[in-house]
Amino acid sequence: MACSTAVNHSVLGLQRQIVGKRLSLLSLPAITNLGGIPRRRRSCHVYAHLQPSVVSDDPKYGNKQVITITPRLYDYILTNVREPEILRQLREETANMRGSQMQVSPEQAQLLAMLVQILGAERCIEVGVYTGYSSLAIALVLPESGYLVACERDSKSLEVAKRYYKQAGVSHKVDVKHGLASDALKSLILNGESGSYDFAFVDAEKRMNQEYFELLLQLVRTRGVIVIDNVLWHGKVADPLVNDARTVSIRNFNKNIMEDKRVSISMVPIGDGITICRKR
Ligand SMILES: C[S@@+](CC[C@H](N)C(=O)[O-])C[C@H]1O[C@@H](n2cnc3c(N)ncnc32)[C@H](O)[C@@H]1O
Repeated sequence: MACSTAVNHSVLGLQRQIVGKRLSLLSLPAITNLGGIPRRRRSCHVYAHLQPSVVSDDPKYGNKQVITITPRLYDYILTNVREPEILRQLREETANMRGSQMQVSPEQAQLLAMLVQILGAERCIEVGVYTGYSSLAIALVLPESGYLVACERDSKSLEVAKRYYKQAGVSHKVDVKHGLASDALKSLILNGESGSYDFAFVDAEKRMNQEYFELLLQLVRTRGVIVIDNVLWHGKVADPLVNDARTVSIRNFNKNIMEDKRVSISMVPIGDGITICRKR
């Protein structure tokens, strides 16, 4: 991270994200060069000499140049994210909480909000709210008539989320479902709401992704969109030597989605990787 660069964001909070889960994937080649420096001791000056580099210039890929997002470049990207003040406050408050690395990054939240707006979405679902950063980003761009079902099992993080919905003046648009997300989705289906949602974002228990996806595919209308987070899982999905349950499950999910003719797909290397699925 270029420490001296002026950024619109809390440098402290973002540095935590930058050396943490969210950026680690995209700067993986850089991180592997760090020669065993413990994660907590890696600071921006460690990365300062690193330049965005071509990670794939093999002729078999048509000599395409795919850059690595170094901390300096990521810092630049963040200066170009229009993060609403209320989201900045929520991010900074969450930075001191347990699990803060789970929060989507500002540029991811901006992309989610953009998708919602492009779709003209009115009815949305989020699976995995935590303290509400991504759900608030969505709720902020929904029209007054818009509606977001927000599923989360942890009451403590929901308290923070609800406080921010209120502060942002969007509480009336958010229907919080406290409990297991799959139960909430099943009851929406039982309630006759299949095919009535425009947009869904999945960011909860990764081993449940296939189940969430199947339920959401029922709930989302034709040409509706489902976005799944963490599909690159810090790069572990591409490493055949990593075979823990979560990695294997995400890898299998990615394979299934790739072959699933019910949706068109686009895997996007932003944050920890998302896949955007459009129901056919
Ligand atoms: C990665 S975090 C979500 C981050 C959130 N999207 C944000 O940007 O702040 C995952 C959340 O999913 C919740 N979760 C995990 N399994 C769940 C389940 N089965 N049902 C409901 N929530 C669940 C966790 O409690 C956690 O808060």
